[in-house]
Amino acid sequence: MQINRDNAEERDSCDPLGEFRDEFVLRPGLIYLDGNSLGPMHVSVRERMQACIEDEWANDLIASWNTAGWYDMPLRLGARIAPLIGADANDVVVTDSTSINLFKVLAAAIRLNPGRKVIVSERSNFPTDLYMVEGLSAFAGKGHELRLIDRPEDVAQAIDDSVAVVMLTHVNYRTGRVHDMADITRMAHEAGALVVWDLAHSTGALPVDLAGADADFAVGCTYKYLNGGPGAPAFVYVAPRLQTVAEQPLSGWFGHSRPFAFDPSFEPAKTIHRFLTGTPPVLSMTALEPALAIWDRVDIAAIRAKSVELCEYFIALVEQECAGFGLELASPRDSARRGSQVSFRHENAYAVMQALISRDVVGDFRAPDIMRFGFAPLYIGFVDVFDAVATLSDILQSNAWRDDRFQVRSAVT
Ligand SMILES: Cc1ncc(COP(=O)(O)O)c(C=O)c1O
Ligand SMILES: Nc1c(O)cccc1C(=O)C[C@H](N)C(=O)O
Repeated sequence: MQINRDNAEERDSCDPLGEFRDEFVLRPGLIYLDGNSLGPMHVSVRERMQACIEDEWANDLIASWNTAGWYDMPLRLGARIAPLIGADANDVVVTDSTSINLFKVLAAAIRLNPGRKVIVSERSNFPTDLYMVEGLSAFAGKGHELRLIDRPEDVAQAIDDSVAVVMLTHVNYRTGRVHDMADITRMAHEAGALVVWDLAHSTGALPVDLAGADADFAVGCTYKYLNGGPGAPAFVYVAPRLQTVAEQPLSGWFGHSRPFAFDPSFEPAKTIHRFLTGTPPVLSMTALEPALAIWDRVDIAAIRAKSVELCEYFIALVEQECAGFGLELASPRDSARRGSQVSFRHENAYAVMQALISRDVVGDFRAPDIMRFGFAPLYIGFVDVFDAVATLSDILQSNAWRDDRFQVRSAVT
């Protein structure tokens, strides 16, 4: 491949997604390769938040639940996410955090499969997913156990007739490796198990087809590729065939069939609403809504096509420009098996990443030795990739990362 900056400029100039970059607040000079952890702010958020605070909250107060559409937000925002994950508008709600939604769907799934005690997952899954299973199993007190696979390709052999639930993260948070959703869901169903997909690193990064795969449950974040803001609420999907039978234990009044009947006993809604719990975080949802609106104008297939190109370009450049400095590709080389991130292992990954961040190339570090770079096609271009690798190469060649200030560990890495 011909690798030079002119070539990168040319690719940016004919990028069909190039127009979206100016819709995000990114200070000049910053190369932000961490949108897989926290996406940047959409330009319309400030004004929208201001209007919500001044008009809807300060002025209209309680009336805004009806007049400003606050009450409908969980379903309205869910409907915006639905096309990105292959779901119908009525099958997704925005609510709570991913961890809490996992608890709800896992609890519902084990109740639907009462004779079975095994929950299959991956040791390298994002820890909160495994912790939620541990917490739920201890709370349920029925002897549920986690069966963890060590290699992603071992899912099939872990599924047998003792398995109640297969819970996997579609795109691995460390390596970016993608599971075959349709294939695994089919295998699990054939064995009588239910499937929970965590779409934290998939939604807005690559096309997902939950209905096509006949998935049972899914959860995901909105603060990563959906750019909803820090702590933005998560989403939950429940297959329509399960919405009247799946019972989740966090039976708050927003999940009631008639919340404003103030009935003393709980009667779950017969719709996706039963996966709601309490009052939605209106301010966070207000910031999320304009960030979701952008997806009306974006084709997820175009996002995927550019994401693959950006990642391939990054890998090729790093391997050419940084050879001999101990970097090892930790992500699948095959683009079909990789999400929208590229991870490299390095003995001094933390310090090298800190040095990069100090030069405005922002990725992140995942212990013990992973440097993680996310490529969000809405606002990252080919010149960004070129410049990021030039900076990385300079840091490695000059040993700049050895500076004492890059060795100090912060709480969030
Ligand atoms: C796969 C995965 N699941 C869940 C989470 C987080 O869940 P929560 O928003 O509840 O902290 C993350 C990232 O933080 C993640 O990468
Ligand atoms: N959710 C996060 C947070 O509250 C602080 C810092 C980072 C995060 C993340 O999203 C981490 C992310 N899920 C990961 O893949 O590592």
